[in-house]
Amino acid sequence: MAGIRDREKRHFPLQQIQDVVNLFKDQFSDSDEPNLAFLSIVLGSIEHILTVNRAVPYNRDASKCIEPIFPVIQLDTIQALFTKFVTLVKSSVDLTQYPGDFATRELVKRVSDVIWSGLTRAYYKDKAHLQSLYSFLTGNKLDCFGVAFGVVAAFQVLGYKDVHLALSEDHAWVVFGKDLKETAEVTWHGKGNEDKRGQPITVGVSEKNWLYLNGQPVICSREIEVAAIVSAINPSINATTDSVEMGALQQELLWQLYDMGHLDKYPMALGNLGDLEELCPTLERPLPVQIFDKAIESAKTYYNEQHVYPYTYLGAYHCRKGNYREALKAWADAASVIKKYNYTREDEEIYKEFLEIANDLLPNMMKSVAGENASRLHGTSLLHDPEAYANFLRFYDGICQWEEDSPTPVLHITWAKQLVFSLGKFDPKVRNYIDIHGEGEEDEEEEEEDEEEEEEEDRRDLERKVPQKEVTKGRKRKRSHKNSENGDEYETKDC
Ligand SMILES: CC1(C)CN=C(N2CCN(c3ncnc4sc(CCF)cc34)CC2)S1
Repeated sequence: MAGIRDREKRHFPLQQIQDVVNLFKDQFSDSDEPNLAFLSIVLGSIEHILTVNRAVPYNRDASKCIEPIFPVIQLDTIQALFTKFVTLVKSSVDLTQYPGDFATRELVKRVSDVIWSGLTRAYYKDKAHLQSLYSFLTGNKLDCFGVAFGVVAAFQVLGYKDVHLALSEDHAWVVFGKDLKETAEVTWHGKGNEDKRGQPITVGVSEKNWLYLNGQPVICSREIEVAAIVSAINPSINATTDSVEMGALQQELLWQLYDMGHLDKYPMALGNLGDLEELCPTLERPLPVQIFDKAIESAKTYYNEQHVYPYTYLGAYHCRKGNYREALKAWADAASVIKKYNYTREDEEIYKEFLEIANDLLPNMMKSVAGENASRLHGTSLLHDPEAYANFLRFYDGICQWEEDSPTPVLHITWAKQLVFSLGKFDPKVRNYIDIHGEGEEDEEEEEEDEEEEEEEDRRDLERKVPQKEVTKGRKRKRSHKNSENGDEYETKDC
């Protein structure tokens, strides 16, 4: 791994967004890999000045905060931090003990331990701005994504080309070895879960498991790893204010990566770009809906329709715009993905997503539509629209199917109450216009015969194996159990 060369140095000092955009463009300009640690430190230092330590005078009337001009980033600041990272990594790993071009599981665990031991004992891991190596090197703090990224950046420093980031919609790990066949946990996930660092992610773990996207995570190249740190930029200054400069930089860098094709296999980065374009449209660029549709197409093309977020990005957008039919369709499509999974205790993030849609966004949407007299009188309201009603039912059917066979229940009384509230808003006549059949459904009689035959066959099969034993009918649902893991009591950001 080369250090910082003239190719990087000539862009300094960085004084404006375009300088950073040019620096990133240069990183992809020749056969060398982009320097992950260097880029993460640059983005983290800019983010720190524009969001965390805004040494900018507020005028008396705080509502008109003076947006700082872009901070000047000096080369020696970046160089010192990069050297610190390289020294930490190279001094902690004796590579003579790990011959061969490919990483081994022992070495992956060792490098994960090096990053892990560089973290302060206990800190609020859910905080913003803990995703970059700038945070790691100046504050010894990283969120769970940051730890996984740090491991990959460390392996690049050690000269390995096979260790790459794997990203699901709420977790991160690494792939390595010949043909990237091996996987390993390198960070923690969620709150109060024992970390599984060093363990492989087997089919048994990832099958029908949303946290691992049923074996369809984003497997990053070096370019997609750069897209991940750009997507992880957090422009927020506080709960209500974003840095305009930081948001603009993120948007510019995402378009640059988009133009180079490095977002084609990264639906969440496309979703992030769509949200930024809604806030601040770029002339002659695709509209947010077109970008969200590209994210959906990407998930269909590369990830076998196992990703949920492309649809929830689109649904949230349409809901904000008051396009309620389109929001309902997107949410029904999201539920048609989640229904393929079994809900488990580490899936809180996606549970919260569907909870908000079903128990907050949908009821409020129905309320506001019910209040629209004009469309109701003309029968053009969504409440008379069979397509909308069909999507409404498909949404809830997906959630019910998600709960089926799951070890942890999804639904509770609030879900039922909100369902009744929303369902009751539809005009009763709308039921006459929809045909409720699942795909490839047999007619009732045929289906019952098949079921009886299957049950008879199961009984005969079981009696052959275990004579005279009572066969329990149907499925017993185990109540959820939250094994109270010991381990650090700390806030963690899900990842
Ligand atoms: C539709 C939404 C609720 C809006 N924002 C969403 N996200 C914001 C950005 N997110 C992301 N954006 C880019 N890359 C990644 S990798 C990852 C798992 C931890 F490493 C999360 C994530 C997570 C999802 S989903």
